[in-house]
Amino acid sequence: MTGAAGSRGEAKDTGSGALRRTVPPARRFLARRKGVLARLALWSVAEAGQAFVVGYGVAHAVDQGFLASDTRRGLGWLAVAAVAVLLGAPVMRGVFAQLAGLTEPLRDGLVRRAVDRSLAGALARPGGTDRAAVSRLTNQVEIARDSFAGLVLTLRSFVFTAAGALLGLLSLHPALLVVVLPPLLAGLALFLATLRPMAAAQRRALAADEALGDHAARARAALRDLTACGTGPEVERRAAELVAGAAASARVLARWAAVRTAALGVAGHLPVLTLLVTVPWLRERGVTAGALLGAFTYLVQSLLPAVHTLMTALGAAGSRLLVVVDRIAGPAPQEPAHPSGRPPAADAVSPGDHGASVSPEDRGAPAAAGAGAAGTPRSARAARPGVPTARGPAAAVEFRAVTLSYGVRAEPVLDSLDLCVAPGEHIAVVGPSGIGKSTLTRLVAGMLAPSSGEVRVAGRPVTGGTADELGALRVLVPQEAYVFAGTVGENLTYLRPDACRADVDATVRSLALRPLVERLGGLDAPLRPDELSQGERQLVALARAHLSAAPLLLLDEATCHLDPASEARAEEALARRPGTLLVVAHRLSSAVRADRVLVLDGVRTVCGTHREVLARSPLYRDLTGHWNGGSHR
Ligand SMILES: Nc1ncnc2c1ncn2[C@@H]1O[C@H](COP(=O)(O)OP(=O)(O)OP(=O)(O)O)[C@@H](O)[C@H]1O
Repeated sequence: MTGAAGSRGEAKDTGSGALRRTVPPARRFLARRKGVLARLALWSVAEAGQAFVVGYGVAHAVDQGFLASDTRRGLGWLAVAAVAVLLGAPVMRGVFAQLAGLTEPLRDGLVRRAVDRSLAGALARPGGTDRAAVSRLTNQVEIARDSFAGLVLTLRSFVFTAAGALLGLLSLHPALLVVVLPPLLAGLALFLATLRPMAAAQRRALAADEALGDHAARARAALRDLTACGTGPEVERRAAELVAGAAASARVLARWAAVRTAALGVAGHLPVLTLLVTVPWLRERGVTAGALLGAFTYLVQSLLPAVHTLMTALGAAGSRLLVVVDRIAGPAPQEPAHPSGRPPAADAVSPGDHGASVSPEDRGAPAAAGAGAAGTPRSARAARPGVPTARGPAAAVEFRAVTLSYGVRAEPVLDSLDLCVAPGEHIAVVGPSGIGKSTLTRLVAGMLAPSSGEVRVAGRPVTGGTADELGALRVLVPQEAYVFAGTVGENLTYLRPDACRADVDATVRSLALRPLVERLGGLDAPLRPDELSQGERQLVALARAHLSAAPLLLLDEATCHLDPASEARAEEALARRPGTLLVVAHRLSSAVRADRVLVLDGVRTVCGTHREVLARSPLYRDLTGHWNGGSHR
């Protein structure tokens, strides 16, 4: 549900696509069970006969018995009607006995299908998890089975009971059909018109439910990281959005249910009213009192309950069945989307969301430098050779009056910050502990939304971007480097799985990783994370970022475990890489290497070259003194 367009597309798909996909296998399923269907039809004919006899008996009891002063005959006809009612129980028993022959094979087939799909998904996405599989296997299969049983019961009952009752009305007097049929058909037409939108609403409600479950599962799995990265509020906000989305789908569903209730009123109760109102007209046409009573009996005893159960069952169970069966047996569902378009915060803490391939056009960054209150860049290195650069003056990173508070009454960590980082620029962020450096990088990465103002990356607002969109724009390398149990090569190419060997070799060379790769047994050797030092893990994470296609790299103290020489080599390699580099500096040398230094100092933020900020920022002078024992280089 990514916005209105997505919803519309899905609704459309539900209306026709799901039906198109579901009908042929449903036909095949039923064609293989002709015996069960024939037995079910026989029991249903008995049900129709029963419906016919009840009204017929009442009408004749009145006309030929009580009104003709022949009480015995009247009682005889009533006894016939009573026997017909009593026979309803064994008839229903016979129907239920046949029903299992349809519902149980359906359940088995759906379970098989759900398991096959989950296994296929697991093979196609090793390491990925299909959290909706459990829901499909248990809850949704049971929903499908129950809905199917209800549907067969009521559809069949409606068709045969209505046939019996309408035949009965016709046999009593054709004028009765003239009175009863129009409201009945109008109500049924209104009801049929609600089927498609109701199915779409049902599908959206299911998707919202799955997205909420998926988010909860992801958040639970990432609790430690969420706490470490402080993205709990984002996760909460996302959960609130998903809950709101689920509530909105439920409200839409409820609205359609109201329309359906109106249809039930028209089809179910209007015929009784029209029959009452038209009694004089019917009498003029020779409809007897007994026939009128018989007609009421048909309406109240057979037709109205059948219409009622049909609408309830076909409405709820029918659309539910269509949606659930299509979900299990139709095309594989896409990753749950996000109603607001905001990325799941639980993903945001994982390094996995940073890397996505990006087209060369997107990687190309215009060379024009932006300007902002925090200063104009001194120099911006050339953008990637061969990549178009004349795409307008979009800054690589732009803060427009950005304020960020972690709580409603909390002091803002960043207050009306303006900043403009030019494409290709290398910028260092410095400041005392707790001043907001990580907060700033999380804002740029789109993992935090500003309390006010706007953050743009490559000219696009990052707040509300999807994980894929953000992954194509930037890579954030946090202090705690992630490596995983795959091969060394897989760890390096994680953010760009299609990287060719030459690119990987170039990255290995740039970051002087060859000795480490050889010690680990080469690119194809398995990497065991616990055998790497923290510094080595950081080197792997930095190489991964180097290889990625994203035009903006954000290093949040990502070199803190490296020795100064390795740090210098890594930073220089990343700075040489086409694109923009923003580094939360861990050492003075890191700041000196950058084109510009952003000194975060509460409200007195200063930005400029190393020499400029040395002259303008007492805090920076203090920091350099502290870092370098009084010398600033
Ligand atoms: N999730 C959060 N909820 C509430 N307050 C937070 C959260 N994350 C950070 N803060 C507060 O915001 C301020 C800035 O934190 P931030 O981590 O951005 O600082 P920093 O400059 O990166 O610090 P350090 O250099 O120690 O990593 C701190 O006062 C911190 O306590």
